[in-house]
Amino acid sequence: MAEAGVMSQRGPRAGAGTLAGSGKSLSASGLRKTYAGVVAVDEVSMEIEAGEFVTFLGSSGSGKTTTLMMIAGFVEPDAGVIKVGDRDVTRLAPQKRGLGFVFQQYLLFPHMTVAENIAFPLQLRGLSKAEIRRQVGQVLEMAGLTGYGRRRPRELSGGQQQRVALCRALVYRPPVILMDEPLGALDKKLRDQLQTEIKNIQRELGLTVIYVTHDQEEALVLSDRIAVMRDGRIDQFDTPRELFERPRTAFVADFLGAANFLSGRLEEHTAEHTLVRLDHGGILMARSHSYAPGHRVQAAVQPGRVGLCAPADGFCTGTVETVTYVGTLVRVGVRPHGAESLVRLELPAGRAPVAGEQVGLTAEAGDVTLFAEESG
Ligand SMILES: Nc1ncnc2c1ncn2[C@@H]1O[C@H](COP(=O)(O)OP(=O)(O)OP(=O)(O)O)[C@@H](O)[C@H]1O
Repeated sequence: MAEAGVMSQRGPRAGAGTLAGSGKSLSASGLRKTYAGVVAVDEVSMEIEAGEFVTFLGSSGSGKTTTLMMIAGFVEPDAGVIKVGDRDVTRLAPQKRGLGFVFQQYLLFPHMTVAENIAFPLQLRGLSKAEIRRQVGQVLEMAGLTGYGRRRPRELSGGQQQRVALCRALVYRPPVILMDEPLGALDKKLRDQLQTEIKNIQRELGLTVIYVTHDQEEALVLSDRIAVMRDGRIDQFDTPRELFERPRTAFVADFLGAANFLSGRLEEHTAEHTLVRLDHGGILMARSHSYAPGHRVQAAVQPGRVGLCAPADGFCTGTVETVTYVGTLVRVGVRPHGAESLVRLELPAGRAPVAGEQVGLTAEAGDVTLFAEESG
């Protein structure tokens, strides 16, 4: 049976109403963990609302998994407090926190059928056989797996196994579900499809989800808010839009959208914006900032926010060096005259210039964020 769109093509899900709104808030304050004197997580604090989808995003070793494992109860923090709703769970064993988990490895029991795997957490809780059958049927239907209950995990595709793992986490209605790179082992097409399905289930049931990934695109698709982590700390915890439009550090600007950074010196402030004299020539208008005139700055602007214009009309003039078609988009690299590195643009394919062309570059002041040169 083809997996594509199994859940999205369906009508309202049976029994979704009985599970709806099961999410609870979660808070962490001052979380810290060191391993043999090396700080893995430091000063991590956050308030997550009931029904929110929050992602920890960061590169390898930034402390995402350690933070999630402290919330789960598998790693003991050196300091800090974790609350689920109003309840302090910091010193509780994992199984007493009532949280659900979905990890990259499916961790299904190979000798049990799909239905038995999903029933397992309910059996631990002592539900009657009839009630277990009913609830297992309900989540199987929700995950588009009706008819698969008697199979064993090895008779399923990777995507189906990951759905079973999701069912097993959902079935006992945990107030918060923790997911650590659950789609990391799947190919891109399946990952995209399951992202949509996870998001749909989360929204429909009002679940609180904390999700770990190093893939910024996945984080942007799924999350209400993203905590961008670096060196064990949260650089910024905000909505995807705020992270894009108001990155607080150069690291966030770069991590989210591979920003262009142009160095220069702050020239002057006006009431609404700030003028920057770029090192390679030209004046760029940025949103207003408090740095003093003369201050060295890096101006960050996302590739999708740089436009083309006639050579003399932009904040600088340059030569088109690279033009790469990516579906309906074209990625263009322009080398400003006198500059060492390229400015990257993303344009609709119909507006592609040709290599060698002389162009001007434009950007709205509101899309240009300044950082003091030493930051990031
Ligand atoms: N059990 C452990 N013993 C010693 N050091 C550890 C242990 N677990 C994690 N660390 C260290 O703590 C830091 C944070 O690791 P963590 O696994 O939380 O990062 P991460 O952001 O989840 O990375 P990845 O994406 O690679 O999983 C790393 O420097 C790591 O080497």
